[in-house]
Amino acid sequence: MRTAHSVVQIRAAEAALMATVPDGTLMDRAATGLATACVDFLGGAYGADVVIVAGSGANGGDALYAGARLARRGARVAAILLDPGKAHAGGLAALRSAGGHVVPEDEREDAVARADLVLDGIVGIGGKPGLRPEAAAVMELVERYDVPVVAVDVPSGIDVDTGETPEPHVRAAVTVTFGTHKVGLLVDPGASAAGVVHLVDIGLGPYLPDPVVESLQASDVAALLPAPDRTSHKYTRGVLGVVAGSDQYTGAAVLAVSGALGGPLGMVRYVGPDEPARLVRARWPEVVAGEGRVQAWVVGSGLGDAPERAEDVARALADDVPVLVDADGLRHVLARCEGEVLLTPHEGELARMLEVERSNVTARRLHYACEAADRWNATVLLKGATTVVASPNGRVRVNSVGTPWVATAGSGDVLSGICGALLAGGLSPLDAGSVGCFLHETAGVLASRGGPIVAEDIAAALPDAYRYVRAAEGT
Ligand SMILES: NC(=O)C1=CN([C@@H]2O[C@H](COP(=O)(O)OP(=O)(O)OC[C@H]3O[C@@H](n4cnc5c(N)ncnc54)[C@H](O)[C@@H]3O)[C@@H](O)[C@H]2O)[C@@H](O)CC1
Ligand SMILES: [K+]
Repeated sequence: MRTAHSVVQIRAAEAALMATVPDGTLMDRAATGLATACVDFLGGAYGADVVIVAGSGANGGDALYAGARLARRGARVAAILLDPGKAHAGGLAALRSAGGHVVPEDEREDAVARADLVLDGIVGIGGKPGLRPEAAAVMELVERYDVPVVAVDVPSGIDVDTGETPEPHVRAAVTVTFGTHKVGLLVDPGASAAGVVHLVDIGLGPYLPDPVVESLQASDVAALLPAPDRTSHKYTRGVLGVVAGSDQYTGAAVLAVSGALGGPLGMVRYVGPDEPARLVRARWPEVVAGEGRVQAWVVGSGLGDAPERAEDVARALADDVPVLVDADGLRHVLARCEGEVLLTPHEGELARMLEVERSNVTARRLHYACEAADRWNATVLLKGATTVVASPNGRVRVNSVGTPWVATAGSGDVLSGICGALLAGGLSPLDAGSVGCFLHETAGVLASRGGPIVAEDIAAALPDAYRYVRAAEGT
């Protein structure tokens, strides 16, 4: 499990740990891990040109100490000090004694233009979102000369606790973060600004409380996946009712069912108009058409906007089993939910539900997913490159696995099916949403292998995704 903590939690854990170790130990651990990650990124330090952009706090100190290590390994290291009078004294002395130097103000552009790597030590967890004009000017040079950035702890300028990026911020190829992940490294748009995140253990683990955000890894997913045993039969493995599709949108029915059949359940019942029912049965003779007892419902994909379909949603929600509501169904979820409910909007749908601009949801994904979970008393899975799954009790999971190729028509219908299958298999909405999303994205990666795919390919690869995560169990 990858876990992320808030700045307040991290500060408290650092204080507790620092009381047990000699002064400077944590910074030493941080700088050692940071320097190692830079050497890996560069493929060796010798002869490399490294520019450090250092602010006045300990984040700049980490960067300067790491710079000293790189200089001792043969890199040419130059530091741009944003506030020379307040630069971290110990870090600066270490850099100088290792042969590094400070870049005069009128030589900044030349230094950046030559650099193989820029270390962003502008601000860390002590920073306010945004960059001050001087830092922004240096980072504009870095972008102009297209120099890769390794961010120290966080890409400077992101909102560390939310992943929001309302102001200018650093865009990193790699972020080397210390002690634990920060929320803003897992939630977009901050996650995209962080690039590949590398965690350096500085010994905080025993002092950290429950995380604010979690991100399942393959072995976590494997541990949560339902699997049949020798006594299982189709009813004990779970029956999912799928209410999707219409005469206008027949494909949604076929795709939602295909996603469900790719999951670990016993049987699918399809409930809907004749034409999509005929297509579903023609494709999968094993699907039973018509009402009957189920362990969970998926309702919503491709229902269309006929007012009578509101009753389909209401009927599913009134049943005494977990319900997933997707797509067109979401407009009929008006009151606070009771029981186990998973809502799976994309940004546009969530914006409509909350009556805000879509761009607001894009900018504040964690905030609005949590707000909706609270307002509807339901688990809310907000789709996107990093999917956020927020439960009404405050637990949040983020999925970072995947490929942009899964952003294809009908992909969401398949997702609703696999998440529904997991609900029918007995998982909670939080587990079903986060495990389903992981399987869906993994299936996309396996099917795509770097090239275009259609939604059916994702569904067809779900059993392989299941096998892939089971193989990771215990690793
Ligand atoms: N506290 C600890 O035990 C450890 C801290 N470490 C490092 O220390 C960092 C936190 O250090 P600090 O608390 O000194 O704070 P930071 O270095 O994150 O930033 C605070 C400084 O930046 C200035 N500042 C704030 N917002 C700014 C902005 N938008 N633009 C420009 N300057 C801004 C402030 O005036 C302040 O001087 C962590 O991110 C991590 O890199 C690590 O060395 C590991 C151990
Ligand atoms: K930084």
